[in-house]
Amino acid sequence: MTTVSVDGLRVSYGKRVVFDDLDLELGVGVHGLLGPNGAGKTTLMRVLATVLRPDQGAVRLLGHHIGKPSALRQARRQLGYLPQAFGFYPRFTVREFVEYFAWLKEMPPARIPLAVDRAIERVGLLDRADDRMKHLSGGMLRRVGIAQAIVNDPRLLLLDEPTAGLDPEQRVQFRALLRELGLDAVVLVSTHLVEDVVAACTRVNLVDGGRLVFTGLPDELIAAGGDGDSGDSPIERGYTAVLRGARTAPR
Ligand SMILES: Nc1ncnc2c1ncn2[C@@H]1O[C@H](COP(=O)(O)OP(=O)(O)OP(=O)(O)O)[C@@H](O)[C@H]1O
Repeated sequence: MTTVSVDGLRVSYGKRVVFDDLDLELGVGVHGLLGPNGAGKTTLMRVLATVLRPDQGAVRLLGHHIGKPSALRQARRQLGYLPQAFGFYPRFTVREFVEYFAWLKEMPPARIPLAVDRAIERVGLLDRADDRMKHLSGGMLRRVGIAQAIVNDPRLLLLDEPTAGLDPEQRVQFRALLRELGLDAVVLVSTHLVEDVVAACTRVNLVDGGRLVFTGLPDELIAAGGDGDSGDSPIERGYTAVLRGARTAPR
């Protein structure tokens, strides 16, 4: 079932048009979002997270047309978003920070304490729950960011480069968490690590120059590559081949 659909999306920053007529459909599962620097991944995430208003196009999230204020509020309650960079009050503890987001997402107050501890546990930081944010390492901060995104058991989870800064052990654990979350939610994960896609994604989308140039199974992206394509792994070669094809094809 399609739970996120984007139709005729146009987004620009001043004169810079990032997307012009983009269509995208996502169902339950983990969807990788790949693309070179500047391709528009963060821009797309921000539109789906309802923090950036598109110039044109219909965005439907979990059955809600987000053009209407009441639908927007409904959608936001069921949304989790890890931005590429997020600010925080340095004196907040990990628990206070995640709790704060639970309140912002209008969770029922009685559910909050348990949900906060469970989210912190899922990112492996329960032993640091009472530490202040300013005392955490970069990778730990990223994990707290993931915890705030999942605290409300979102039906739509948007993670912008969640594995950036995670050590290999944490990355492996995080991929397992992603697979678990993708069983009953729509999860969109932008990453530059194509191994993340192979290990954790049910589908993959590749954007380039504001266009969706590939959507399919990770195996299909792998199959697009050949020995002559550059890359250190089969999926990197597929990635390179698709980009090359998209850039040489007439628009
Ligand atoms: N606030 C902004 N004002 C003007 N231009 C912007 C702004 N944010 C992004 N852009 C431009 O929009 C385009 C898409 O940027 P975006 O951050 O969405 O790309 P990305 O795929 O996430 O890149 P990266 O992989 O480097 O994170 C780029 O050309 C970028 O320079």
